[in-house]
Amino acid sequence: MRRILSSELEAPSPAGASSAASGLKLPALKAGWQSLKERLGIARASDTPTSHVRRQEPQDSDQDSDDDFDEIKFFSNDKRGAPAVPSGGGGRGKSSTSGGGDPGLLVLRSGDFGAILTSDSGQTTPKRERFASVSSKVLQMRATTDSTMRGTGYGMNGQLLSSSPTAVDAAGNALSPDGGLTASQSLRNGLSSNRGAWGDGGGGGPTLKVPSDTVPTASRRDSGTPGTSAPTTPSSARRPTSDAWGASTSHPHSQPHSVVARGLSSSATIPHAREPALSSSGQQLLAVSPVLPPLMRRSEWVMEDYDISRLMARTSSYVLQRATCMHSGLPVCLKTYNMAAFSRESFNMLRQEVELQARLVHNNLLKVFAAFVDDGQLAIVYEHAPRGDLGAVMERFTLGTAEVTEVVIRPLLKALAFMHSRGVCHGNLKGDCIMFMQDWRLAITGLASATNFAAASRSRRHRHEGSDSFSHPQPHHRGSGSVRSAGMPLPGASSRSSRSNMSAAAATASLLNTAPDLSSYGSRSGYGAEDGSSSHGGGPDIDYYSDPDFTTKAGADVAMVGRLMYELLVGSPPPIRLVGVDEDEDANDALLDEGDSDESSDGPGSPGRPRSQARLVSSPEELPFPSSVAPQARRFIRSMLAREAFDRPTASDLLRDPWLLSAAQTARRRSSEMRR
Ligand SMILES: Nc1ncnc2c1ncn2[C@@H]1O[C@H](COP(=O)(O)OP(=O)(O)OP(=O)(O)O)[C@@H](O)[C@H]1O
Repeated sequence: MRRILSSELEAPSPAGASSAASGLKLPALKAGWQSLKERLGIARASDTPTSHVRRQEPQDSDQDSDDDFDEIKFFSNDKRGAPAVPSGGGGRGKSSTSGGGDPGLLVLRSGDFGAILTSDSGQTTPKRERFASVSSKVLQMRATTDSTMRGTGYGMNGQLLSSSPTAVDAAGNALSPDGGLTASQSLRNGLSSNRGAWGDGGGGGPTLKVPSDTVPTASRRDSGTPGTSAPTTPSSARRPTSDAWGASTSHPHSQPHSVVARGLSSSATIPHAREPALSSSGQQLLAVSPVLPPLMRRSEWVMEDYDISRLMARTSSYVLQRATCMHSGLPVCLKTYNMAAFSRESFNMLRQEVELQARLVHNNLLKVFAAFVDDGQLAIVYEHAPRGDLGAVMERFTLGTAEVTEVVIRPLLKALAFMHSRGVCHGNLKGDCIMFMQDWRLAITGLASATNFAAASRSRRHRHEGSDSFSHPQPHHRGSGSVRSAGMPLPGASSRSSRSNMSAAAATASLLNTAPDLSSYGSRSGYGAEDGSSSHGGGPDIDYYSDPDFTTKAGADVAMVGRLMYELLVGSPPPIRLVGVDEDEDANDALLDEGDSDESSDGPGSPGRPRSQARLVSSPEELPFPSSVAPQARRFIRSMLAREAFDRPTASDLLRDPWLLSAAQTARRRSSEMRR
């Protein structure tokens, strides 16, 4: 894996030492971490910084300016790239009231710092906060195109939300102190119907909270003030702005929430799948999420719509950048590939991967908002995960059993149960595929190695019906763009060398015009989730487990969860070789053999020893655990690490495990006790 060039989290500061005792290595993140612990019911009263205390402080410090989603913030609180003083000068004072004498109006500009907090007296207090790269263009665009937005904010999906009257937004409108909404408010604003699109409704995350990085409640000037002129971006010149935000249902790619299917989207929501030809302007929408935030909806998708703020990773085939969607102001991750470097085969596989990830909609799966081609580049727009991946979190926090089960394992199992119910196996569940959102919602990604048995199942049904379209499963390709649809024929490949001799435009046109019609194995029959007929989370009523290949791969996913849980609680990987999981079994054996020859007498696979020194155990019953791991947790882990995939419980079984259920109940009870 390529390490991120710029970590998504801040570097530890010297002050971190004082927090070590509470398991926190980074005091700047303490607020967010404490919020999480409070939710889990494991925070001590003494180390829980309550939001009302913070709001009473007229000035903030570095510590409390960080990611506390109990506060209203306008945008990502990422300060790493932030200058000490906002560009243009002004610092805290810059984001101050203005706007024609309206004392409640705060005008923000790109690079501004500030967030509006309200003390109990109702006075607004600018906080030091960076407004990432939201440019004034975005803010102005909103002001111009939605004059009805007063009194509203934006929810997780860019949904317009009302607010409770304990804080004010930039225009002086009331917001709740924690950015959250009451149930009635969210219902009024359609949030509940939107949640219906989260597949099985799983996750159960705090969806009524509005994470700070997805709250672009940008300030607006009143219509008619100098700052309200229409945006002057090149793309805006091509698109009508008058109805860009308001009349979304009439938009070509907008869908009323009521028609958004649970789980996989309807193929009807992906009109591009039947539009293989490149548009005259060289753009094409390849995939769009059925839960695309309304503010992101538009008919043209171009690179110019993204304000790039940071390079996150660069490989020989793609560049990953953090960016801001200029339409919505929402932070995203943009992965761009050079189309000229694609073979037809790799392009088609990447396209399948993107289609799959866009259609698999679940609270614990990272959203692919859209994928499009523009100017010889294929761009995939991902939901941005501000807390980075599990590795980054582990580097900074010590996770106890409650955090491991509630923050990592349960959401992971929910995501897997959902995917498996749709016939999709992840295939590469590792720490760098496990991302965390601002509110600690887990979201898995990395479907490049996924296998889609739904497509195979459909092919088989066709074959039984007399179709000759079935072909045997193809070899499993790893790496980006290698999603395999089991039993689905791969399109013919063209050589990379011939591709590289073509111009980008010609290559793009060629690839798009010869791509398979993906709608033919889309959700209706292939994924089968849209009818909601399944007893499991609205998924298809297909017994994928009758396919031994599926059982093996789903079992491998479960084993990866077991391995991860062991590693999180014990500190080293379990010294056991897992059938169907360890890719390079010879290499793995060699590694473990090395450990076997270790003369140390610590006993087999002593916990805490590096894997290269661990002795291989032959059965999960022999796995060593430190005394800190409860017997029930050991049993739970061992069940996932059964040697044979067929002996492992399914993700759904594990979610019903009495120990996991009681752990959740305990967390909930403690959490509510603490909040009282
Ligand atoms: N949507 C995102 N939000 C925040 N960080 C991300 C996001 N996507 C990726 N990252 C970070 O960037 C790193 C590199 O991303 P990349 O997609 O190249 O990861 P990878 O897991 O190595 O890729 P691959 O899918 O090829 O295995 C990730 O490990 C993760 O920390």
